[in-house]
Amino acid sequence: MMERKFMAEPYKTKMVETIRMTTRQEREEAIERAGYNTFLLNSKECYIDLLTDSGTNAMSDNQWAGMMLGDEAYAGSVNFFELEKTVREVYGFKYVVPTHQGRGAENILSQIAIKPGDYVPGNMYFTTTRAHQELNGATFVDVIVDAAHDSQNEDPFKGNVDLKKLQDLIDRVGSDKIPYICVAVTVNLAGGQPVSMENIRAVRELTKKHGIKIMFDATRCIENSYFIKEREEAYKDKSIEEIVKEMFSYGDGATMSGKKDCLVNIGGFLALNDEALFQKATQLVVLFEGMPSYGGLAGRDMEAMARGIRESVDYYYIKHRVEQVRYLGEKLDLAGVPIVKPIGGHAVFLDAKRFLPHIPQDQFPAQALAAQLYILSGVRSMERGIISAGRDAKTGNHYYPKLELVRLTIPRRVYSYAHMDVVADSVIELYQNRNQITGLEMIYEPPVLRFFTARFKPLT
Ligand SMILES: Cc1ncc(COP(=O)(O)O)c(C=O)c1O
Ligand SMILES: N[C@@H](Cc1ccc(O)cc1)C(=O)O
Repeated sequence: MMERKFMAEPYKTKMVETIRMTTRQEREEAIERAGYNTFLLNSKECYIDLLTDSGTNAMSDNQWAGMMLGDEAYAGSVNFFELEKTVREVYGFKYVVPTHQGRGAENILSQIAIKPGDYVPGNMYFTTTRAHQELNGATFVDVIVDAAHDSQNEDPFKGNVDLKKLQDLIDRVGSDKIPYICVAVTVNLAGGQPVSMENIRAVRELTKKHGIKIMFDATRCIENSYFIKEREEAYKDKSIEEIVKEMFSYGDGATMSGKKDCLVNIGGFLALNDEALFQKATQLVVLFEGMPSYGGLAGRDMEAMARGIRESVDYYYIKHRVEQVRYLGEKLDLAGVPIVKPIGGHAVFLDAKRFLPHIPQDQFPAQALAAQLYILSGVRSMERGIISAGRDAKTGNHYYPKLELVRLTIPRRVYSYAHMDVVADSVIELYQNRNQITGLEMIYEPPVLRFFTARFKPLT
């Protein structure tokens, strides 16, 4: 087949969902009603919905066919065994506890592995992951490489763990206070940046010496594997499946939000290798999710997830996915719009600090930018900056993250290159008129995970 810079879709359309068009006036009213928070818009008010790549995947005909084979027995569903077999074969973990989504697995892992006073290092925080760690009495410690906090640093593996930071933490608090390190592949909040195999191997060597476990956040592991194939010489001839397997062979377990790289709309799981930990997890799953053989999911959902996992390791699927994201990113970059580089696996991130240098961080530049993009074009994006970072529980002050970003997240197998053109043209137009954008004031702030429901009004 002809090689192209940006691969055309390796699928064709069999069913469509009509998108509703809106007027500027409707959008102005909608965003005001939503308190200038894109999370609070109704989906029917959005033209191109790039809020998230979570649960927004288009399933295949093969997955939908699997849905008809749902075994909805309360216990021992055949679809659970299929999921368990798939996770063992594709990812290589021994034990699988299904959960309703990723945070269900984070909840269980945090409860079984963390004691109050512990420290959990991670390659940058993720909102729900850190919230569960803190809820169980741990302190999260960011051990990602410094490059990750610099939107213009073009290091190919900005998700890597900084081994010195990890060693310093071990020296400072002692390894008995570190139950595990959470290694996210890829790193969502750094811009969808990957971790190299070399780095994962080095983290394994270091943690092994100190008896510290590695728990992956496997959410976007297929995207990570693609980047390893593309950027790490020794892996260029390996298959995606071989790379995923090797990556996870260095770990002790993983939490998975199936809503991303497992190509489903709902679902997740906790995977473990240690039998005793697995036993503890099954004791908790019955309390929070359901029987260990369904964990909050219908049989049909487990079947769709098992099939999605197998589809996701297809080279052409993931090549197209990453190239579609890159197509949008390169268009913006060529027009001079400040974005996080290199372009990540699931999204293009606008650098709001550089887009709107006239708005101070405590007037929420990324939130303001997301609201204005919506008003201009109906494109829904998400703030990933000071509001997402929340407050320091001890001092009550805002965290001031170095990265103040707007995320344009691309759902899998949903939008076309023409949609990407619309998004790029809208962002470029906004960039040309950026001086007219003003900051926001927060008028309602919930105590946890505030970005989901906080409300704002424009500063004039
Ligand atoms: C990196 C990462 N980890 C964990 C989660 C939590 O998963 P879920 O939304 O399925 O609860 C998400 C998304 O929310 C994520 O992006
Ligand atoms: N994990 C999903 C959904 C989500 C969004 C924001 C969050 O802070 C938490 C969850 C995402 O990254 O899009």
